Amino acid sequence: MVVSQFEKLNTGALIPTLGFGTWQSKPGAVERAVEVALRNGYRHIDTATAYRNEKEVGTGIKASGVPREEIFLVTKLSNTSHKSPLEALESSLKALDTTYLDLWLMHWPAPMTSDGKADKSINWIDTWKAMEKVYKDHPNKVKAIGVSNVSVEFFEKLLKEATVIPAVNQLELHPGCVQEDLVKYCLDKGIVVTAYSPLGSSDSPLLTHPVVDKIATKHGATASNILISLQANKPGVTVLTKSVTPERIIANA
Ligand SMILES: NC(=O)C1=CN([C@@H]2O[C@H](COP(=O)(O)OP(=O)(O)OC[C@H]3O[C@@H](n4cnc5c(N)ncnc54)[C@H](OP(=O)(O)O)[C@@H]3O)[C@@H](O)[C@H]2O)C=CC1
Ligand SMILES: O=C[C@H](O)[C@@H](O)[C@@H](O)[C@H](O)C(=O)O
Repeated sequence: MVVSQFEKLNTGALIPTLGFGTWQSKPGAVERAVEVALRNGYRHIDTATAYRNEKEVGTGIKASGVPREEIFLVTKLSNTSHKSPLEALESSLKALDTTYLDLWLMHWPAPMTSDGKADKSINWIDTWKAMEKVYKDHPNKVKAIGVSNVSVEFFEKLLKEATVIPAVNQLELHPGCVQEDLVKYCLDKGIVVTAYSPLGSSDSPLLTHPVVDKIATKHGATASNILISLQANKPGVTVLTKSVTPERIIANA
């Protein structure tokens, strides 16, 4: 079964609504997780340089046997690479063992130094301009560019200077973090939203919330399906679910 529900990006490309997350999925486990996800219908894979697992995600993609062109692959520019985006992109492509990304995101509008401090010597809007240049110069390497963790206030600044409107804003969305104004703002501008941490992130705290449990019982569904569907069924929104446990990966889809 291929899970086939999509949103259309401002580039015209389709992004599968259901995405598979890999934050905190360790080398040794993430290969199998990505393979299981792809073998069970997921066609959208999300990683990041900061997750330190791009190589293993690439291995999982190969192991699945699913052709690269059937997969929507996303990775992210790390906070410590704002000064050298092209170099960072090349490094991600090499690690993932692919010639192109379907979507390349700025992970946070927050340049940092390698010792974890804010890097005041560069403005994230200039990083965006550098990503725009990479996208325009290398259309064969990057099919779309976007952002993550960008607020309305930050968008107002970005859109005054951008020549490419971000295709996606990836942000935290679940019943404990609804961000309705930001979602509406993005959708009004034609920017697709990708919801992250739909179960409340690490250790999935929302799965045991009594209201979620009540809704799940009423509909004869699981709590995870309720929480993932809550995001997936919003127009203009896609959702990332993460697990390294095969049964959960399959059930979540
Ligand atoms: N752009 C950004 O800044 C961010 C992006 N993201 C992306 O979004 C993805 C999803 O968000 P994430 O924060 O990982 O959190 P999620 O809300 O997806 O929750 C993941 C947790 O839920 C557990 N889990 C998953 N499915 C089930 C299930 N059916 N039953 C019980 N437990 C379950 C997982 O355990 P286990 O794996 O052990 O099965 C893990 O502990 C990330 O992996 C990443 O790709 C996330 C955070 C920030
Ligand atoms: O994508 C995942 C998240 O952005 C994660 O990388 C951050 O939340 C990080 O743990 C932090 O402390 O800033």
